Amino acid sequence: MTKCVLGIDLGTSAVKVSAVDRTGNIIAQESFDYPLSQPQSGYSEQNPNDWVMSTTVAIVRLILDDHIDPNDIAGVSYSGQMHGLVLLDQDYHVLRPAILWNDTRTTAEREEIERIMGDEFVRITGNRPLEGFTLPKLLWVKKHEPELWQQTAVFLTPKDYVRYRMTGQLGIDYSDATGTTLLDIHTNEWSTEICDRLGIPENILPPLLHSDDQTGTITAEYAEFSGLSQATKVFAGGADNACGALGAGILRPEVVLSSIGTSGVILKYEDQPTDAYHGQVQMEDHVVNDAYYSMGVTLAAGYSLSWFKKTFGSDVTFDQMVAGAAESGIGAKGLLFTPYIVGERTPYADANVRGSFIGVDATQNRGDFTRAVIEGVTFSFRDLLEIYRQAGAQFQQVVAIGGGAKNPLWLQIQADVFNVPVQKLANEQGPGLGAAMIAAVGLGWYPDYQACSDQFVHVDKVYQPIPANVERYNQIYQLYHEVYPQTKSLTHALQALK
Ligand SMILES: Nc1ncnc2c1ncn2[C@@H]1O[C@H](COP(=O)(O)OP(=O)(O)O)[C@@H](O)[C@H]1O
Ligand SMILES: O=C(CO)[C@@H](O)[C@H](O)COP(=O)(O)O
Repeated sequence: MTKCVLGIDLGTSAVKVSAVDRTGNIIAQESFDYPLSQPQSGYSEQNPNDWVMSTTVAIVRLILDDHIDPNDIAGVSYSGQMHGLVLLDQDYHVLRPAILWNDTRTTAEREEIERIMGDEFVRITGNRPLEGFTLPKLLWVKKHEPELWQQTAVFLTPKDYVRYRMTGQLGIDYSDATGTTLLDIHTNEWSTEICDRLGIPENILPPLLHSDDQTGTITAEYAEFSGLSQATKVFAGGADNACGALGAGILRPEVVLSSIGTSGVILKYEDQPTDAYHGQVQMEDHVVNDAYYSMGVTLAAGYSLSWFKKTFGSDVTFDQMVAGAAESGIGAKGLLFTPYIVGERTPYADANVRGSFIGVDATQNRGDFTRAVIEGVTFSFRDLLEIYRQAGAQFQQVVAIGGGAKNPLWLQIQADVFNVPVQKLANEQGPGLGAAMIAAVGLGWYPDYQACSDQFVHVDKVYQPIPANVERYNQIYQLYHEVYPQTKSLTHALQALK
């Protein structure tokens, strides 16, 4: 009879559901993949029903295969991929595939927001308008699919849709609401000014929730479908990066988060929204009430490696492929990769740039290319860290999470490229653990997130920078930094010729 909570991490590649006991031990874990659809270059969509089905399969497996008693599941909460647009009609049926955070079809809408609102938009939301956010996606549907727009009763972000299907209640938490760029980050209310000036009807905005607000219990229908108990309490949850930060114990500004999921993120806790970074990074509400975070985002971090594996290494596992990279050496025998394979967000807000391999040589093999991909993604993280360093931030530690943090080689490369010690957590399920912590605090198991973090979050190992490697990577990083300005117009022209 071990009471537990479920942390549901709705990622871009898969959903991972973790059953966590009161002391923070993960007692069981299940995951289930779903596809990403790219009907055109720059488009990125998923079927919201796939999220619900996959989440349900993972929960059923926890109950049937891992023998978690549904009556012991005291609470459930969520971590979700951010910014994705789910449109619902008046019967709350899904109107079209969800348009995801890494979909860059909305350059014209981004420009329209800039033209109409100028700096006022940054002042209200804390963010420059970027293709990936929810607001430009709404404007795109309004312009390109007017018949669906007419039928839209409400929109949700991804994890809010899964929660709606489990509880029958609509809502969005503040950390995902800032990610829509329709929220005034200073008042934490939907911005009437943005809605009025850009023609978004306020009645399609979902109700706002705190992450640890209880949003009902499991419906009878979903209980029958999944095996969960109707008595299980459901808490709102938060954006995956906010939950990842919570699950990694990022509750103060001196420790920075590095997350290698499908996207890549360097994230810093902020007490207040700040313009210290001149709009170069995103500013978001944390899942912790009255706290904030800033982050820079590499669009294709783990995605660069999974694209490379799918295209050139479908015969090997991730571990086998990364073993090839270990046999290469620092600098991948003169090969440099830039990870702009779906465009980029930070530091270059450029939907049309594309990636490159520079320095291809007949002596290189697949291991060298894998190494170049891993190093290139890590250099893009270094670009993000440099934004913070230029604003005067100094970090004693980087905490690494995400699928990419499973690998010791990549963790050491992070330490060497950043020249900062990199911590690997005892459990690298950052966002899922954060979601479980929200449920634990929501249930009153802990008085606050710090107390919960003290119990739940533990460092497993610290990777120290190796001075000789740091020096070599510093030299290569200088060259990496030249690739964007020197290839930008070439890749733009190639895009136009496609
Ligand atoms: N063994 C591994 N070594 C290195 N990277 C890995 C490994 N397994 C998965 N990955 C990377 O992790 C990424 C998925 O990370 P994850 O945090 O699960 O993402 P998401 O939350 O976006 O679904 C993949 O894109 C892949 O590149
Ligand atoms: O767009 C962002 C953050 O602004 C992404 O970080 C998404 O939140 C997706 O996250 P992962 O699936 O890569 O964890």
